[in-house]
Amino acid sequence: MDTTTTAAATTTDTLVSARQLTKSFGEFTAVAGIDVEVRRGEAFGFLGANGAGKSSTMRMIGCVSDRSGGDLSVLGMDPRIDGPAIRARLGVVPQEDNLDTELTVWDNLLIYGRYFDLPRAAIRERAEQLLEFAQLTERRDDRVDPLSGGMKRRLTIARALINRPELILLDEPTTGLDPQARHLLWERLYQLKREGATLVLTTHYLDEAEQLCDRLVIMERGRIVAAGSPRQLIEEHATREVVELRFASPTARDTAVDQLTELRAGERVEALAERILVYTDGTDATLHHVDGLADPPASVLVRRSTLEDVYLMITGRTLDE
Ligand SMILES: Nc1ncnc2c1ncn2[C@@H]1O[C@H](COP(=O)(O)OP(=O)(O)OP(=O)(O)O)[C@@H](O)[C@H]1O
Repeated sequence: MDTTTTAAATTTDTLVSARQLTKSFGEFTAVAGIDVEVRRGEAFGFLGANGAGKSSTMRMIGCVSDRSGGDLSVLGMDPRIDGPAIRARLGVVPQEDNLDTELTVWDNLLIYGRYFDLPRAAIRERAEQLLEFAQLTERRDDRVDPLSGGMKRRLTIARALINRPELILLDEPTTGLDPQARHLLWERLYQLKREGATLVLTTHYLDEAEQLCDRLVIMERGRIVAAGSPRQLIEEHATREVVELRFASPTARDTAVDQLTELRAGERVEALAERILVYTDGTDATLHHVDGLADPPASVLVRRSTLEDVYLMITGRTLDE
């Protein structure tokens, strides 16, 4: 099924362009002059902790919040001047589902379609397709209220596609869902990608960013602190592999941190609450040092670096801290 046919082509392949984009609330600067460019057909992510400024940025791109400074162009237009025209071509999935829970699944789709001034027959045809896309055909006549969190989320996404948007904005699409529901939702987002949709999403899940995003920026306190594809970020900021060690006691862990640092057992030794990470480009040599520890670890795991490591390297924190 084609869920993403565009309503109208824009003249450029840059769908979002921000230069020194800023958002202030009184004295407080939530977005502190960021530069981003989203290209047609890619999945672009804003990754960061709560309060990093991701939603504020999304709201400016979605034309529901005016910028305080800088330049912003969405679908080749300025949100300040052409907000309604841009919004008509966007699909917006807000952080909180805002479905009409008293209505049925089907009516939620139909009523939303009417906001876009689409002919009724076209809305019905589109709604049928989207029910299937959201795997909710069998729940079509059920009220939304008792649906699971994952189903509500899929319906919110389906609804956002009713106008065949050129650009889909998803603010934390899987927050609060259980692992199975998250995976099902990722499947739906992959499908949109395969069909050529342009996605902009925010997330504080590193695995989500790594799985879904072609390119992403890491935000910290309103600024972009790193940008690139997941692979580029890992190559640039982390080592090839990581040796993860767990210890029976905090004392054993602390002693090991000192010893491994002293021995230069890797490029970097990072002590977390319940594990040690040794970043290394020479795993064999690192493991040799681990073997020589006075108090051996309870477990040793060698793995490839991930975005979690990049985040830790850059910010000095894990995202769940
Ligand atoms: N309307 C507002 N008035 C005042 N401060 C705000 C407002 N909206 C957001 N902020 C502040 O701006 C900062 C960035 O918020 P924002 O929602 O953009 O972050 P976020 O990265 O999306 O985090 P979250 O995942 O919590 O939404 C936060 O410190 C927040 O308290």
